[in-house]
Amino acid sequence: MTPAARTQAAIDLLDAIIVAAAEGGAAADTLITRYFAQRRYAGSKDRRAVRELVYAAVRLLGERPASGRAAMVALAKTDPVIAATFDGSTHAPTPIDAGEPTAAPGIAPAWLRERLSASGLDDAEQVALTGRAPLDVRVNRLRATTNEVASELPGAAPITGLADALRLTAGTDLAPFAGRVEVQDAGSQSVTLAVDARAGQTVIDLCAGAGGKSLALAAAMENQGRIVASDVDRARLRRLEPRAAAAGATIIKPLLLDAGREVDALASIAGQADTVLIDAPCSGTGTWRRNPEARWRLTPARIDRFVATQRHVLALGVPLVKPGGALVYIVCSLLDAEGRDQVDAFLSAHPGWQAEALSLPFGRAHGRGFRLTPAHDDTDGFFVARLRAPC
Ligand SMILES: C[S@@+](CC[C@H](N)C(=O)[O-])C[C@H]1O[C@@H](n2cnc3c(N)ncnc32)[C@H](O)[C@@H]1O
Repeated sequence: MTPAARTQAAIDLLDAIIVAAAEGGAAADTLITRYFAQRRYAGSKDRRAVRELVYAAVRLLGERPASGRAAMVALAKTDPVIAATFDGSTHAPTPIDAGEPTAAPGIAPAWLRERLSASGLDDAEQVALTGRAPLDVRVNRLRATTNEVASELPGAAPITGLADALRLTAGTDLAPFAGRVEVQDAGSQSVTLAVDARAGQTVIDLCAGAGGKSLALAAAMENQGRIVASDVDRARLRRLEPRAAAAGATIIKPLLLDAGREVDALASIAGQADTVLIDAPCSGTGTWRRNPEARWRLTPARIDRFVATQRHVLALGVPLVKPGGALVYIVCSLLDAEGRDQVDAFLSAHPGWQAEALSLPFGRAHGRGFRLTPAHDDTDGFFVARLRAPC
């Protein structure tokens, strides 16, 4: 592909990403994979270059743009090399007209920026939300030591405070390390420490998804005890099983829940958990570095739905905790409605429960929990709280 054809391909892909973001369709990564599956002529360098163009445009624009072309014209205004590819040659975009519509660069839609500000994030904090994320891994101590893995990976750097974590060079091939390392942001590893999981305990990972945190808990528990990993999403939960097998994490028991009837499936483990982890579904405002297109999908109504679901899963967690046990609430959002305020509402509604002070390798106190941000911690953004049940 010529550089100009790559620009046109990025425009076509951005058109598809814009429609998907507006209509709740597939993620940008999925659309890019599908696009190239139908264009075998594109080599790996073409794919990488087009992907970089697409993500550079997505990162640049806070509001969902009107079209892929308006998005790429905005990017071209920041880079004369890209601007020169609008040359009207075969497979190229037509030349840029001085008066044509151009998307406006920004961090996020104005209404969302207001909510971020109201949640205590200043401009520098907001700018950092759309930066580039490092590649962090967690070494699975059931299979390897951090030193062993580091010795096989030139450029691997330890992460202060996280004994099992390494920060790697972007693009490091991790295929030879299956089962020994898991890609997991240092922030995600850090908030999982709030569970304080110990060998022999019963931990319920209520919103386990594909098990990123369940696997970390199994390693922390030295594969002794019991982890119930539940979720309402069959496809995600199914991905956990091969990962657990590769990791040697035999104490994880997947439990598929029926949305709306979760209580039935959870009844048999009521009152048994030393700790219930609720890594709740959220708007993901803390993960824009990895998923910048998420800004184009959010609406106030969507955030309201997340807040309602978070309240629902918190209520599901309460009867599972044994007297004196704990509930750990995590969201990868920095909006107070999903974090600080959610925990305040929980504590008001549940007399006898108390928030415990946390001391984690990353983050700082926020409300009755702890907050990690890209600007302060160079991790994804998270809110975490540890809530102690009455005895
Ligand atoms: C943030 S993700 C979990 C990520 C996962 N813990 C990890 O570390 O990889 C939130 C999960 O909550 C699940 N979920 C949504 N509603 C739920 C419900 N009512 N009960 C249990 N899980 C639910 C979603 O399917 C999703 O997998």
